[in-house]
Amino acid sequence: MVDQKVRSRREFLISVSRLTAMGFVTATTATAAAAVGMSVRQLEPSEGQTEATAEEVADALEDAYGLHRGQRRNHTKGLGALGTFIGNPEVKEISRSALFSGEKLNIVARFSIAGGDPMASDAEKSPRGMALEFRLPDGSLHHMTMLSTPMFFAAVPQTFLDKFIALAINPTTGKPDPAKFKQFESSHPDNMLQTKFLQENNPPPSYANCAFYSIHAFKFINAAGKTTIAKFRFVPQDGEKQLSNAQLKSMPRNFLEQALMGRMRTRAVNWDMIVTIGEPGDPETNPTLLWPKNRRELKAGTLTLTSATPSNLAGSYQINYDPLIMADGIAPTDDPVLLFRSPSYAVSHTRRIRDL
Ligand code: HEM
Repeated sequence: MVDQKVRSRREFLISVSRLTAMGFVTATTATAAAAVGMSVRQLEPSEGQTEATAEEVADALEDAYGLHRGQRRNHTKGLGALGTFIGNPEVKEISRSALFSGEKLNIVARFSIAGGDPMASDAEKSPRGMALEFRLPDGSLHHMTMLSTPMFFAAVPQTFLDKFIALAINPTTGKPDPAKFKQFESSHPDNMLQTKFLQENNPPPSYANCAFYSIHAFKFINAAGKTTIAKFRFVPQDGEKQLSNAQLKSMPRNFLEQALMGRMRTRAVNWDMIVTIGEPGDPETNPTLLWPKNRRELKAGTLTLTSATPSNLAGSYQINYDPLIMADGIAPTDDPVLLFRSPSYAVSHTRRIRDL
């Protein structure tokens, strides 16, 4: 793990300096860095980190949100949905995955709000999640577990752990200590870009009006064994919408679940899957950094969801949406955050399935 962290840190610095040298430090990264009063170089992971473990992360989430037995330790509030996906065979150019055979595949989905509070308000200015389990004809599974922000708040797992340690509930006040969270923010600049995005982009009125991003880059591998680095996102055909601050104040606590279930009563809800192809020098292992906007994109398929079910009834309750469950044709990069998600979800899944 240590070697991997050192390698990804070095890769990050190389990526940034290459991008700078090539003259496109990057509208996205540079503008956002300037907006938070930092240089692109400062948006690297913090110094002096120790190694986070999956158990520590689960414990920290429990300390921040309380222990909710039998429930997910993160993205606790959510609902399940069922539907299908039809991939675009043109994507075979970059991936031999059966996702892009053109056949209709069954999907078990789960929508959620980030954080470990099962009673969270749907008006919270936090990320929304969409997790998809693709069921392939040969019995294999493929997972995509995405957020409504194009970037993450942690370049390394330690930032994730430190955030939830900083949000631990103080037993005397019953609330997190604001000074601790301020200290976390100032010592972890990798968290800045997502924070800024969330300040500037209010939550949607419905999951059906929300785009979801892979955030991580993945290796797409074609039949000839050629690897292409790509990211993907799901864009709602109903259009992306955001609530105003005034609307957020008056929305009922559980409007997201009601809006999706209500919308599906009239007709199915569709998202276009879009794949973005990376170019040499685009950051591959740091999920807090965006790529320049002018990258080639492919329409990779259509997701159609036809029914939504409250969390406690959904088939998705049992599923561990570990993003490293991938069928042949798409594989992980060395992104340390992507690789850490797998053990972290396993610990959370094991605790809830054992009713801990
Ligand atoms: C160090 C990084 C991360 C850690 C430690 C972490 C941890 C967790 C944990 C413990 C869960 C609950 C799993 C379960 O009980 O089944 C979870 C759920 C989830 N995470 Fe992460 N996460 C990380 C990064 C990310 C990123 C980068 C994304 C998006 C690209 C993401 C999206 C989600 C979503 C959508 C869910 C809900 C899945 C479901 O509905 O079951 N997470 N995360």
